[in-house]
Amino acid sequence: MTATRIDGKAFAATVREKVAVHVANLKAEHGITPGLAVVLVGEDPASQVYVRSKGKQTQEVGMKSVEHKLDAATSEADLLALIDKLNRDETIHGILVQLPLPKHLNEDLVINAIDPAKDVDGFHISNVGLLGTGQKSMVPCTPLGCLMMLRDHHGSLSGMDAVVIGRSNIVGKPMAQLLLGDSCTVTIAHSRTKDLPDVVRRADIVVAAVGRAEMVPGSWIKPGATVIDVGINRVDAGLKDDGSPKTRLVGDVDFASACEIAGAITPVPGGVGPMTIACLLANTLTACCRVNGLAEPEGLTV
Ligand SMILES: NC(=O)C1=CN([C@@H]2O[C@H](COP(=O)(O)OP(=O)(O)OC[C@H]3O[C@@H](n4cnc5c(N)ncnc54)[C@H](OP(=O)(O)O)[C@@H]3O)[C@@H](O)[C@H]2O)C=CC1
Ligand SMILES: Nc1nc(=O)c2c([nH]1)NC[C@@H]1CN(c3ccc(C(=O)N[C@@H](CCC(=O)O)C(=O)O)cc3)C=[N+]21
Repeated sequence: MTATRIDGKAFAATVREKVAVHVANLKAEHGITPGLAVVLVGEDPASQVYVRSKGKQTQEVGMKSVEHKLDAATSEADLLALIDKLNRDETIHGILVQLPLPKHLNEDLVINAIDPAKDVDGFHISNVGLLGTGQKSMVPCTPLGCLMMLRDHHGSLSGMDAVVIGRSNIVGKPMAQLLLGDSCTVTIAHSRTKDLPDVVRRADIVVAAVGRAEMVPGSWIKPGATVIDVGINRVDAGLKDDGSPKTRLVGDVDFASACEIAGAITPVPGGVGPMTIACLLANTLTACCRVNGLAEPEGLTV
């Protein structure tokens, strides 16, 4: 059997089109332009991959895009002062601070300094608490994108067995909350999980968010299961014609062997990554509508 490919790139394009229509309406009817500020401290390579497409896509849907690139040695006080300024700026509806931050900065402190209404990553403790109690919140972009693809593929997820591999605050835990919210029976696996292959084999839905290249082979997958591969891993791919090293992106799942067993699977690249950015734009629009007391666009959040 060859698994259905869930095309995150194409899905993300439809999400961005919806966002663009709403942004145009906001401008025409209310004279409001949603604005997103991205703060990047230092030069983490994974964050740069993300920032590259983001600024361009923000402008393509008609929103204002602002980037603040700070030196790796920026003090906590200076970073907090910038966040305070963005919190007060009425032209900015979404604030994203790229993670990870350099070691000398306290991530929890910085994230919790963002106005929760502008926290388009959904990482502020008040948004985490709202999501965990089933209240309206800002939902983290990567898990939101994964949920949209799962709902699109399956319709209802009610009663399905879901395994999330990874328990980070930015992917694994919020993903598990969303699946629970959709009435899946959820297992969260991590580096101390015993018999991970057996745990994964029980799942109708597998979400892999580990950060280990091609760790999950097809032999772990229950036949017909849906596999969502969050991992973004850059691996060696030989040499270019000029002799310089070549790299390519792979997920946490061994795509070739998983394709033989799974019912459906997201590729890397072209799966979860593009959906994450599309959901960031959707969250910025949602935040802008909420702060202005306007109706929220349908189908762009949970
Ligand atoms: N496509 C996208 O939009 C995004 C992709 N990513 C990618 O997703 C991946 C995960 O990111 P993130 O959640 O931030 O990563 P973290 O490093 O924060 O978390 C990794 C998780 O994987 C678990 N883990 C590590 N080794 C194993 C193992 N051998 N078996 C089982 N579990 C293991 C860890 O367990 P423990 O807690 O016990 O240490 C941890 O919970 C990365 O590749 C990242 O680049 C991230 C964000 C967005
Ligand atoms: N505050 C914060 N929020 C985040 O959401 C966040 C973050 N920090 N730090 C870094 C990680 C990583 N991340 C990615 C998003 C999209 C792609 C993406 O679009 N990937 C393309 C490939 C891009 C390429 O080809 O290089 C794809 O998978 O098709 C990748 C990685 C968000 N993150």
